[in-house]
Amino acid sequence: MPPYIVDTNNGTSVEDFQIREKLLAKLKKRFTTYGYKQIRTSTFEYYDMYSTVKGTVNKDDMIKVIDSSGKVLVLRPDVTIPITRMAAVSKQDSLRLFYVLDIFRQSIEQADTKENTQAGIEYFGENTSENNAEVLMLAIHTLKDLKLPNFKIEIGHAGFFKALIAEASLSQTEMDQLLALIQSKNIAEIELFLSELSINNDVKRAIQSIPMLYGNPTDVIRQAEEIILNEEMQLLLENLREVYEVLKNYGAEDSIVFNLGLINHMNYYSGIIFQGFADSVGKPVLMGGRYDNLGKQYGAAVPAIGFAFDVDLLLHALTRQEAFPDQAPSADMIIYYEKEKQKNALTTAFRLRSEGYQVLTFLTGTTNTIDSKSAIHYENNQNVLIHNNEKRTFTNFTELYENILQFGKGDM
Ligand SMILES: N[C@@H](Cc1c[nH]c[nH+]1)C(=O)O
Repeated sequence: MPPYIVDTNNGTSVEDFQIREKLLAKLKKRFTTYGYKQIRTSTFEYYDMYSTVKGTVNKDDMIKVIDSSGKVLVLRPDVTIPITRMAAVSKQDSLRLFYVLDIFRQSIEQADTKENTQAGIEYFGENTSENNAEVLMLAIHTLKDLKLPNFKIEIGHAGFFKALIAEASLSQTEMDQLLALIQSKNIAEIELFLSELSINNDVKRAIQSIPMLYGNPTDVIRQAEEIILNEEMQLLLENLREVYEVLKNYGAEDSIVFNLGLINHMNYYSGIIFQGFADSVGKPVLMGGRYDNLGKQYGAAVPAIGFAFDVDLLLHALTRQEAFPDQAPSADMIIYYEKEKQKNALTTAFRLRSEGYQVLTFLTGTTNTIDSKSAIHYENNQNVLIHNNEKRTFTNFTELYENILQFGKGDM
């Protein structure tokens, strides 16, 4: 029998879902503290939105669907693009938006991964070092919340490399080849590749040193100054230095490294770009950058910067490192009751649930494997509340609730 559900995601068990929800709650809470508001975009989008603009998702990677009128749609392959279109159409600036949405892409390298959840933010605002640093700080703050040991944000610049390459006047194919070599930091191959091109030696030397421009920001800036070939490169390096200065004022310098060989797969980026890495995951758990020109393709210049976490990778990192904290018991309270006390027990359950407690009820004697922080027993001759091995008897709901609140001052 053919499979009817294409389940490309691992981690679809009930337990995994609970961990995932907790992770998402943390991310959302942090995004909110920086002034972001949640939105969603449509799952189905017109193929034209992607096929007619430059610098979007690779056409072959999109998953296409035909609607009943024969129009070609795609399943949302990216969130930044539709949100930018919305911002461009509404001509709003200073917008801070966040999302938790699935994106659908299929590449040859990862044919069996089609569906991925992203938790991301987009900030429509001017290209200033303060704005850029604030967004980077949000990424760092969120990673700190998750207590992922040894995480790092690598910061680069989409324009720095372009400004350098512009000196070499390469064909598109040569450019793509070179980008791939730089991305894999394949120094010997880069040398070989460049030796076959007729370009000036200073340019060659500069391109060759790009993969080495990695590490402590101050050192990288110093080394990068030595290969500057034009004003544009000088200016962009200065921008990066300024962002670093603001990040230092946040006290975040330990979480960042500079990587001027950094290349992000989306080519709408126009300025600072970055990726987040955690121990034990080979791929970046977050990617982002500034994309000031994307809005123009939808009718309005809306400078913007943003990033997205790959939620599935984050979960993988958290479970691999057992870094996911507070795996709480499955319920706050369990009420066990004798049949004669069913009415008391069930009304108590109703009132406690109305107060927001997570409550389960069982007839006394029922086998139960679920943990809880406290237990309430409605026995024939008495009612007992048990919390951390401490017992309190009670006669009515008011008394019970007072005891719960007292215990609650401790840890409930
Ligand atoms: N949409 C980008 C991430 C991003 C959000 N904002 C800017 N960049 C991606 O899928 O990699």
